[in-house]
Amino acid sequence: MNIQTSPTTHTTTKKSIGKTGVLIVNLGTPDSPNTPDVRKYLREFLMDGRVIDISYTSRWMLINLIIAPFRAPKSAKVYKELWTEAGSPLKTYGVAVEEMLQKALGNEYVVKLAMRYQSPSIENSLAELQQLGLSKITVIPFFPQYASASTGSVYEEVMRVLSQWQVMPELRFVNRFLDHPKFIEGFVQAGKKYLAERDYDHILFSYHGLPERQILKGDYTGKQCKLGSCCDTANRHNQFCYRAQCFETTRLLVKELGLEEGTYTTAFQSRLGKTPWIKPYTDDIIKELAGRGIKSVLAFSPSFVADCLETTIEIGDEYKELFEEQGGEHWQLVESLNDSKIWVETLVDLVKQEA
Ligand SMILES: C=CC1=C(C)c2cc3[nH]c(cc4nc(cc5[nH]c(cc1n2)c(C)c5CCC(=O)O)C(CCC(=O)O)=C4C)c(C)c3C=C
Ligand SMILES: [Fe+2]
Ligand SMILES: [Fe+2]
Repeated sequence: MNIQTSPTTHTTTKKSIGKTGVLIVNLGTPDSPNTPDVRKYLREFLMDGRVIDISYTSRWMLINLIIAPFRAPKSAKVYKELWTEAGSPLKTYGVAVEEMLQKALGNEYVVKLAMRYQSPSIENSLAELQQLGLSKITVIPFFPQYASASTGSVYEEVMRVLSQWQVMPELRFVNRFLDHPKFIEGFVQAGKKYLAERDYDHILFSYHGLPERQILKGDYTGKQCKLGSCCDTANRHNQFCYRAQCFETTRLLVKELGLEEGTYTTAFQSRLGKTPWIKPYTDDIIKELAGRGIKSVLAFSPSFVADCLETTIEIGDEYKELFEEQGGEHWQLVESLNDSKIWVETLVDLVKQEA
């Protein structure tokens, strides 16, 4: 393993021993928007058996015969639209939050950013923490709702790396934080800015989707989740059902925003492949809303804590275009938490929660 050290790398000193490491982890993004880097990213991401949960051989064929040759160039085009001078927003917000959180937590903590796919890798960021002789490590996957494809995959990679360490420090994983009041307040504050500017006919809460079978596989009793109204209310039986967690996130946001029944919808975006994904699908809902004469929509994306391809391009551009094609007039995306103060405060609480 080749560990790259940067000038800001902490080194083991008497002062670092006994501190707590905080590993913040987001999904990952290509190193550049060029096709070879996008292909490399998609290969690593989609070869993860928690993301595409089919047999290794079928996954390998899908990635190498379809995704790498055909999807990668298409995705690269969209990544070029997303890219800023500073790079991919997912990564630049991650770097900003890493620095802000370090400042907010102070000297007793060492904060490191990692990406589940591509760079900085979990392996390299953990190796930097290992050298410090820390007492504890807290891992915070940047996914508000638990899913095997996101949070579960981060856990698996962290455990794989740590299993090779001689000394394993005390370890804590933050499993989900959709109901943290500051996380909710962050989206409420962002949304209220737009609601103060004008009236909206409808509010849409669009979450990243998942193949239905991934939800059903997580229901060990085989009896709880029917992917229908059973996900509408959160309870101890469906605490790990991603669909139920998304409806719960909507319920908490709706309460704080003071929205009335019938003025909002929860939906799921980013479908890939031909198998059924969790419903309702965001594009179907947009067509239905426009068909009902809805002219203006405010769209939240509360499964992402940083703006990325799925928010800026998919919701901000592609769904806007679809809505307007169907007769809609005004479409507005609410920005994600990004590098906001309230998001850093949320993270401080999540780190200190154990005390
Ligand atoms: C089977 C495919 C996919 C599953 C399952 C999946 C789950 C999942 N993803 C996120 C968060 C993000 N996904 C992003 C991009 C993205 N996702 C998939 C596929 C699956 N995701 C693809 C193919 C892509 C790449 C984009 C494309 O080519 O269309 C991103 C954005 C990354 C960026 O660089 O901006 C995020 C974030 C979650 C939280 C999740 C499970 C709940
Ligand atoms: Fe995704
Ligand atoms: Fe469910």
